[in-house]
Amino acid sequence: MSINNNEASANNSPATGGLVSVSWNADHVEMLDQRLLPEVIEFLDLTTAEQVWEAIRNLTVRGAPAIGISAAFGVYLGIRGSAGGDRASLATEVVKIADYLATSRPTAVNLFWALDRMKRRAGELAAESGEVAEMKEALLEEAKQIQAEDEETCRMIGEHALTLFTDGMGVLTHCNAGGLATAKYGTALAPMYLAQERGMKLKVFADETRPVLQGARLTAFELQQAGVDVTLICDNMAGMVMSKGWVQAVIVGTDRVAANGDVANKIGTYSVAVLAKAHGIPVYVACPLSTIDLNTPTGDEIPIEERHEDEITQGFGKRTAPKGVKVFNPAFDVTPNEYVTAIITEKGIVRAPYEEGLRKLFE
Ligand SMILES: CSC[C@@H](O)[C@@H](O)C(=O)COP(=O)(O)O
Repeated sequence: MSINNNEASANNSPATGGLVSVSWNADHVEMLDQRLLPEVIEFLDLTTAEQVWEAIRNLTVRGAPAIGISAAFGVYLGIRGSAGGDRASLATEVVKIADYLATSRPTAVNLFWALDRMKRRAGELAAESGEVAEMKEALLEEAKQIQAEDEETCRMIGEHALTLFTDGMGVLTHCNAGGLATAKYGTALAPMYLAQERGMKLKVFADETRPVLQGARLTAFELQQAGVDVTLICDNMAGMVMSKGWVQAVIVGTDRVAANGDVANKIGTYSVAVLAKAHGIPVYVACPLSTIDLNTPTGDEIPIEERHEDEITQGFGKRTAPKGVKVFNPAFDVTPNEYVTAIITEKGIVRAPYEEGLRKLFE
């Protein structure tokens, strides 16, 4: 992988300070290395499916929609060099690469959604006549389309979410569900950017989000870049900030919503939701339809990724726990639906009973 600082990855949105996490640049994927933020802004050039797999696994790119977009480009990188054969054998190759990329991380359903979409498109294209090279190009277009749609989807989520907020409100968020985690705008942070564009003031509290600090390194960074009023707090300060009356709403993203409205999101979201309920504060979950998994009945069936103990014992290089201590490091937790006030999608706002409301979104 090589490093560059390509200005092609800038856009005009205040969201993320103009940085785009993942984009197609001429003949390769250009990916912002989120592990280095906020200190260093570096882009990696990815040219193989294996590099995309590794980038998803090691959190170079993270956040459910951004993972899906990356994987879609990864499929194209995996098949573009395949020589000979016909359209049907290329479609078989797509399935093989997609199944491989699906092993990179288990929880965010957007990964599987995007890979299924690439497989489906390959199946359609295989049924058509024409050059294999044209089919490859059409698969690249599909990946670009997934990215373009995500931008519009996030903007719509922001529009719906903004109807729940009023000027001067205090809003707490956990992890990073911002522009860096999506094509643009983010999900939970989208209303903050739209509010900013319209001169409406929100006071955002960003949990730092142990152990990988997505809240401190990414959310605080991108909101600050955009000029949004953001205050960083440690995760264990959320209750205190709520008890002071400074928070009128919690809004978070999610990696997977089960059919009954249970929500998997970054570890610590469940604690925030319980605290919010104790203080009578609504908890909003913002996500695209691609994060809703009607095939997973409840949160109990959502696979929860467990990550390496080093993230806790020596995160960012410094040892902060004794060698050999037992460690439990789940990357996500499940917030039961009774703690979720509403789920905000591009198609509108869904409230309990979720089973019915979520199903209707897909009709
Ligand atoms: C719009 S992103 C929603 C979620 O993916 C986000 O809140 C989250 O938990 C990300 O976890 P991460 O481990 O950083 O990929």
